Amino acid sequence: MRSIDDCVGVILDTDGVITNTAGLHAAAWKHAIDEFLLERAHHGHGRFRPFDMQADYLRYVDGRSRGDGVRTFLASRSITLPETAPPQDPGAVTVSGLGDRKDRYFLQQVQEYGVAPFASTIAFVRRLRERGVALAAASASRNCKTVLRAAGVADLFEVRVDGWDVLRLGLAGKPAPDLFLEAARRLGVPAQECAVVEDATAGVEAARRGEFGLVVGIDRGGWGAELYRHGADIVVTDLSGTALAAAPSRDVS
Ligand SMILES: O=P(O)(O)OC[C@H]1O[C@@H](O)[C@H](O)[C@@H](O)[C@@H]1O
Repeated sequence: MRSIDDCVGVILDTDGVITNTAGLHAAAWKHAIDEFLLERAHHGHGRFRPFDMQADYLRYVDGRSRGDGVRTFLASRSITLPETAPPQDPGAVTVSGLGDRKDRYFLQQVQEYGVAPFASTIAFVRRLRERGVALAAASASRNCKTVLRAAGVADLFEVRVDGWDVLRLGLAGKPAPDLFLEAARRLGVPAQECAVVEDATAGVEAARRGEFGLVVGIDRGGWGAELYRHGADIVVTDLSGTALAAAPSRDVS
């Protein structure tokens, strides 16, 4: 399938594709992780090297579930933490504790700044709806429903698969294709007849591994080459008609 016009279903990632929330996630990660790294440095565990909101976020955290984000980032710094606090040390910093801390900061920001949908994505979704294309919102985030509602766009998608489904159904996180395959299953459309739209390398890779008909990467900050490298068929800066019409496909890039 070479074009979005040939798709029977379209599955859109949420943060960074439907809503302008990737930056809020990145800021919350930085807040929580830098606090932790500073505490470690104060206790003599190496020097403080802050979380980089661009490089660290895109490489280790973007698109992954909360726990996988914590673990992947910590592994990049050769740090291991217990998953949960051992009985003899109830105050220990843990993977789940760090994730919870980040979540509190994220929700504070959502409350403070609100959530904006990308106008070009919403126009794109409305065009597809008029054509009868089946639409799903997919996200590794447990806050997906809250975010879609806060942006006022929850009703545009007949299916939502999110971080709660990942936990409930025991799905493997991105870059495994499970989340998107579950979305296609709920839409009742074979993966080969669906497009996936993603801004994260882990998400693009997940769609490629799931053998989806078309993998569209959204590059909002200069990481287009990485999206192609992880398997995007086309990369666009947004979902406006002009960007899609002008997008070079992987074969010609
Ligand atoms: O912690 P949550 O809200 O369940 O989200 C998990 C992940 O969801 C993804 O959509 C974001 O790209 C990540 O930054 C985030 O960490």
